[in-house]
Amino acid sequence: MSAREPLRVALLGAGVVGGAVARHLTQRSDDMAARVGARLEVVGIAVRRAGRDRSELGVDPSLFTTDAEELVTRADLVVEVIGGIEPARSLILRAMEHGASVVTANKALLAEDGPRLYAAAAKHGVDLYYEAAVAGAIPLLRPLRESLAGDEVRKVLGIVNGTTNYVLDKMDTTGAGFQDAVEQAQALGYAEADPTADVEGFDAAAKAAILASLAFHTRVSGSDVYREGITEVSAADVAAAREMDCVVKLLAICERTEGGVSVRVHPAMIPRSHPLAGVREAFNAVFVEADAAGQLMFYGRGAGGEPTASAVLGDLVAVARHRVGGGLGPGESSYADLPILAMGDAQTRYHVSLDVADRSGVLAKVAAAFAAQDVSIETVRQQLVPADGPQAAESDAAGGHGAGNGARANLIIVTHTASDAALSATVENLRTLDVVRGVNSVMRVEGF
Ligand SMILES: NC(=O)c1ccc[n+]([C@@H]2O[C@H](COP(=O)([O-])OP(=O)(O)OC[C@H]3O[C@@H](n4cnc5c(N)ncnc54)[C@H](O)[C@@H]3O)[C@@H](O)[C@H]2O)c1
Ligand SMILES: N[C@@H](CCO)C(=O)O
Ligand code: NA
Repeated sequence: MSAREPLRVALLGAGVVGGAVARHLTQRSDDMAARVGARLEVVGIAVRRAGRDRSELGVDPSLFTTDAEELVTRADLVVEVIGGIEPARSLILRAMEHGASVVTANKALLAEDGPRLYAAAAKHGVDLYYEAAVAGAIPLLRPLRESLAGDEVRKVLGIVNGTTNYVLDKMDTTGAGFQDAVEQAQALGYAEADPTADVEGFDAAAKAAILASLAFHTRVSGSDVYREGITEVSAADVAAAREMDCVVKLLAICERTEGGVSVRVHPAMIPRSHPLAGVREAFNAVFVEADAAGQLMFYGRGAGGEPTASAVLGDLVAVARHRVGGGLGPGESSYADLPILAMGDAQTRYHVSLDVADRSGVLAKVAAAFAAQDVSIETVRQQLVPADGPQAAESDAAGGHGAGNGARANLIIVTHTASDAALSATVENLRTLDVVRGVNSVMRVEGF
């Protein structure tokens, strides 16, 4: 054990993540002291409600306080695991003003106001670490901020939200309903306090913004990210993917192209043979492609109290070591200042399933709609639909028009890569064709 003065640690929040952090800090304090070179003394744990029984955490009950504002003024190191924008932001800024280094898991705040936090950290000469904010336990931000700082990152592609991966996995493998699967993810501690942030893609978009900022040395905020969640993914989409030997995953895709930086989050079909297709339950996986390094893959638990606590504690040890040995970790790097491209400029591929009349000339009209936008078709597959088949009923209900009640077919088209603008214009045109009774599903295709 070190003879150095203990470092005072304030913990803000004792929920899923904060509870696990508190337990580890208490139970493993000797190891932490040996690794840091000073004891980490928890001087307070800010909670919203006093008086609740928290005996399962095994910490001294007198440490709990509802006065977080006061607590952050008497700490060397502050761990913020409250979540949300306020009061987390004000507390972090106040902590820095009082000279504390900060560890946070708060991707929502970093994606909304990261530059302000970085500026405050630089002004007050303190650290700001947030490995837990993206992909939970997986060491990903430190590799981007430090290990790859000498390389040129071209692409970051992955599954960064555990809740939605859990839901899509259950829908694919057990046929579970959407709501049931969300509730299971909540019970397991993966989901955000409001799971809308997960299922609507806001959580993944915030993480994509953080990843793109670090990868491309450019400020990218959550609102710069094109975002679609999984609430519109239907059983028909999952089934269509299965027929293609694909699975549906919510992907975060950050790319550096000649024109700038493209950052998007949306569901996509990927082949079952792709390594991301094997990412099950709440696991996360991220590919990074860099000029000199080539392809790197990061895989592990992206959510849950214990895995997230691992990343928080790793950061806490790092910033504590800086206090003992001097120096600071990396600050913001946004010198490249690349333009952020619109979604229409993104290069992607589509899988389109159409309900069409089964008569001569249909294929030619459909193909012409693709050609009009200069979108090249890779494959076309036709399946006859029985006149009273369930899909017939579905697309009639969806307002299919003009093609009458004659013989019908499903036309499944997969395109080559084109701009997202050309692809969505093509789908809009298809909807107006008299030979098209309805559009069953449209989904982007990645990873071939
Ligand atoms: N759960 C995960 O898997 C996970 C993974 C990575 C990152 N995160 C992030 O970690 C943070 C915490 O997530 P969580 O899952 O532990 O959430 P949680 O809802 O379980 O815990 C948050 C706690 O903060 C408390 N709180 C709220 N306002 C407070 C205030 N003003 N003062 C004191 N306490 C207050 C709440 O009562 C709650 O107990 C969030 O930023 C989240 O995005 C969570
Ligand atoms: N709600 C998030 C927690 C991890 O950041 C998820 O499901 O991935
Ligand atoms: Na991480």
